[in-house]
Amino acid sequence: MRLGVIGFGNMGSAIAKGFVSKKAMDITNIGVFDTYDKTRENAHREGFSIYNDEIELIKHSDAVLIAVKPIHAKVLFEKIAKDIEDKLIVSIVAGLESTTIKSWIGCDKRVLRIMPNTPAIVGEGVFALDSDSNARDDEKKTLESMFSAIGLVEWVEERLFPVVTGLSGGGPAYVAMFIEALADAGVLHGLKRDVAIKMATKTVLGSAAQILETGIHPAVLKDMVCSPAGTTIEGVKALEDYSFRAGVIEAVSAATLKSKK
Ligand SMILES: NC(=O)C1=CN([C@@H]2O[C@H](COP(=O)(O)OP(=O)(O)OC[C@H]3O[C@@H](n4cnc5c(N)ncnc54)[C@H](O)[C@@H]3O)[C@@H](O)[C@H]2O)C=CC1
Ligand SMILES: O=C(O)[C@@H]1CCC=N1
Repeated sequence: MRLGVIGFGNMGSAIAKGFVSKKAMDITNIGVFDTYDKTRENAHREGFSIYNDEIELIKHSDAVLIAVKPIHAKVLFEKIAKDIEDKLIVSIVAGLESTTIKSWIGCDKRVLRIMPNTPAIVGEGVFALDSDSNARDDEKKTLESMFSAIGLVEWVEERLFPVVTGLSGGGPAYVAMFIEALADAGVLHGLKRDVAIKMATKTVLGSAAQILETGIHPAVLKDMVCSPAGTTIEGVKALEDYSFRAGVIEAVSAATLKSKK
């Protein structure tokens, strides 16, 4: 599959670079168009095929990944509508439903929504693929295999895309804040900043790997760490006092609501 990427910012480039580094795609099969000259130049330097407009890129693609901000989507879709022909549209635009996209480009067009996240760039992404999509079976199979090479793929009904956006789409931001806060606490008590960040990051990575690889419930890991009358249960109580879990649930809910709007 030749993939055209429109919008080579944080997320579009993370996916494309992830595909290349995990050998899910040959770089020669990925075309890029971005309105920002510097971004196109950088992509060219990295070895991607650059196009100077959307239409040329679409002509040379089998599927087109739309990775612009929601505010730029309508103008873009209306501009490319007549040139899409039988190409598959893959949209990662948050909060933008397939029916809306089709109202701009034509209801006969094939659209597959995907909600990705930034760890795609290191092959550790999470991707919700729309199980209600009218993409062809062979296209669904190809995309599933490509995205599986750079992370976890789950087929999810489109009605659940808002919560996926709030949970895994935005999740890296919450996790990054948690890591930063752990590191700040380390610095507060005397650790060097770089050591504190490394230890905090590896603690998150290691805990996640332990849960994934052993299959234990997160609550079991928490209980394993909390010795009776020990140190960790004091920290857990402090987190409960500060409504840590309620705060996280509120965060995902707020992002989910915004995605619905
Ligand atoms: N950043 C993230 O973690 C995630 C982002 N998304 C979605 O991905 C999309 C892109 O987000 P980011 O990469 O963060 O934004 P970004 O601002 O980093 O990248 C967007 C890129 O699109 C370019 N652009 C704008 N209008 C264009 C047009 N008409 N034609 C070609 N290029 C154009 C910009 O120059 C920019 O390089 C958004 O719709 C967002 O909802 C989804 C999941 C996660
Ligand atoms: O904040 C946003 O709107 C996008 C969607 C998910 C992550 N970033």
